Amino acid sequence: MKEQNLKKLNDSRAIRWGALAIVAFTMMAAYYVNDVVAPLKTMLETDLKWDSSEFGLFTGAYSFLNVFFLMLIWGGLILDRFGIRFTGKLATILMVLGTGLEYYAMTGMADATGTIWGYKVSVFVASAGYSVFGVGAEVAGITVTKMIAKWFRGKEMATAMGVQVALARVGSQAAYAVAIPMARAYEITTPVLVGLICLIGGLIAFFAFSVLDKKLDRQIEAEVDNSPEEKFSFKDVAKILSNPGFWLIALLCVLFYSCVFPFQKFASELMISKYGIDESVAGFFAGLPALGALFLTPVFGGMVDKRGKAASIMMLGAAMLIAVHCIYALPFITSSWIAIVLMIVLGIAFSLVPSAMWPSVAKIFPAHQLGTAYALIFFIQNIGLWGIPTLIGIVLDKYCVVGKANGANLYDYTLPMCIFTGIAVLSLIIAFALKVADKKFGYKLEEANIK
Ligand SMILES: N[C@@H](Cc1c[nH]cn1)C(=O)NCC(=O)O
Repeated sequence: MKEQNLKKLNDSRAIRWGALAIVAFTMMAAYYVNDVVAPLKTMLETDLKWDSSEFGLFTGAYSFLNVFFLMLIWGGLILDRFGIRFTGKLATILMVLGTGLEYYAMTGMADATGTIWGYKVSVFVASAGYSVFGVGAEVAGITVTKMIAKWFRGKEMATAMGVQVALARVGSQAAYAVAIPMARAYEITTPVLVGLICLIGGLIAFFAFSVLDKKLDRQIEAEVDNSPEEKFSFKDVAKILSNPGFWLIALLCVLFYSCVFPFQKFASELMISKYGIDESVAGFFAGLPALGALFLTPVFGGMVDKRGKAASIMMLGAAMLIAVHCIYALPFITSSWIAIVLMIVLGIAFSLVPSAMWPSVAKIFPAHQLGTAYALIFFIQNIGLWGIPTLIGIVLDKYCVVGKANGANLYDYTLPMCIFTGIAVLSLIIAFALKVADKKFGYKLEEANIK
């Protein structure tokens, strides 16, 4: 009895938010590294001779091991079996090793002449490194969600999750904004080197967090990671897979995110080639959705909490995506202002859908199935994050080359943007089906969380 009255580490507001700041730094570094190569697409073509298919292969490699070797599923199991500290350190080490390999391939192997399975050695090894990084980044993502649940349960849990995602978006926006200017000022690989250094900082930060977490475990004695809540279990997998709500959310997640993250990877080049935006700021505009989401996700999250309408909001976000991609596809609209406004609208959609989607998962599934449900949804999402950039890269090389300038191909982005529009249409259909299912199965997605 006396033990329970003792103040625990996470009872101190300063310490629990300090702990969050430490792991959020690690995730910020992860999001930076995830996005930092994308704005360099044209430079990769001129300096390292990577064509669009190779860029697509590299971009999709983030998800390759997660999809084909089920790494997200194993990551979920390891997280439940060995806990936050072990899994977080392992995930961060994988991110550092993967990024180190990627950096080495882009610098040390840039001039290598051989091929592996038909791909340039530098492309293949950099993709392998990015794939290892992707395993670490995705597993770190689910680990941090679980960390927040442990440290903030019964406290400001939703706010903490929102703040962590917002800080991660700072990493993304920084990557888009600095990549080209930094690569021009130093070397093409300098932005990756900076990411590697930040990740090493993130690894040290996670070790520091582990000291706090161990202390908290000693205080609460019962190991939170062993509680039946949040456990990954194969029995739950069957139950989740038989829930129509799971398939609708997972499909919406893969379709929606396939129109945002892979699109952003090609967006810097689109801004430069179609809209004539200066190279030094094209990355900044391509990263605008991340910047918008930084401010808007907590605002929309609050709205969903107070007013509900999550299913309708997901439909609205999907409809906005269709409009954005459709206008980008129109060959006769080439105004840079329109391109920038569309990026801002995309940022609003990018804030609307996640702020309605992630709390909806918590409404559809009971607490003890949540960890498993999130891991499965991320697994399905990764299929799109692998397949769509790979497809767009091949389409660009095969059907969209319209000329050459300064050693790089010039592309007509009409067809890729039509593909993104088609995926966005599918996402609206699924969002509508989710709204229908909500009425039929009583998920209460349209109801407010705070009554
Ligand atoms: N599973 C992640 C995928 C991702 C892509 N870039 C960074 N992470 C995810 O969906 N995260 C949620 C988000 O909105 O960032």
